[in-house]
Amino acid sequence: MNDMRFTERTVATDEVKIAAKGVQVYYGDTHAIKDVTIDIADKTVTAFIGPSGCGKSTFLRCINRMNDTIPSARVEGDIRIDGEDIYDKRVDPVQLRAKVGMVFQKPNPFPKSIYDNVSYGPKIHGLARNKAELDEIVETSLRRAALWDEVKDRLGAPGTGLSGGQQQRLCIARAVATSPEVLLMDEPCSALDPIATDQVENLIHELRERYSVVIVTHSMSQASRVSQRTAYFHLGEMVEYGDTGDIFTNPKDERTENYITGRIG
Ligand SMILES: Nc1ncnc2c1ncn2[C@@H]1O[C@H](COP(=O)(O)OP(=O)(O)OP(=O)(O)O)[C@@H](O)[C@H]1O
Repeated sequence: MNDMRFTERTVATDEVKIAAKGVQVYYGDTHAIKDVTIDIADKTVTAFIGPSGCGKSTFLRCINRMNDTIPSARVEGDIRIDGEDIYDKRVDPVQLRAKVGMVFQKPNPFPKSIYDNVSYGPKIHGLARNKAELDEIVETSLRRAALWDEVKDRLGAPGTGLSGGQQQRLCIARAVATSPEVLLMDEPCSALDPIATDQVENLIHELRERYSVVIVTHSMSQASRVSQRTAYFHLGEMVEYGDTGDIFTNPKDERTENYITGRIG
């Protein structure tokens, strides 16, 4: 673990963006998330780590109600973003997902042009009054995703024709185009080569200035590089949560220690 470069130990802000209390998730009879309570800070990168199948992705998907799309999934408990109950009946999940963007493991651009990939969300959410405003959102989003310079001369080309790393940054541009406040990333670098991974990790650093970023990662070195706070999940429970440097150098729970020292995984 010598290569770990810890990011700043303190969080940038203590302002709570996402407050989850007593969250349980069931897939039929499988109890996948067991009574998880966590406050996630604004303008901070929070990493979810833990062995395969411990529930990291399931819990991440609770934050933008993506589990609603899985018929066997049942979510209980309370999750609030800026104090608002996101499971309230009046909340439209489509609107919620514009506010809480998501980037997946495998880059999944639409089979459309680069421009259309980014403009689709703002269009359906009515965020631009005219073409000039839409152009501006597309440019700003591509700039925020550190992709603008590479694609500005071929915005009409298919998004699927970009390299894997560029496609992932396009997906990040698509996620930021709807002016989200939270970005959820589910192993966003696992399909990328080391250079593209480095670019996306650098980007995550920048994204933190504007958003609350929550990232699921299998890579402990990645968690230590990109996050300020880390939550360790084990068999559906959130066992330990704190500043990333503390979790990696001074874990309090034996299960966390066993995982980070490679005894379980
Ligand atoms: N769609 C689903 N239907 C039924 N069970 C599921 C579904 N998705 C996940 N599970 C189960 O819920 C538990 C948690 O899975 P989840 O994918 O959240 O874990 P994870 O920690 O993200 O795993 P990994 O690191 O392998 O991606 C596992 O037991 C898994 O089999």
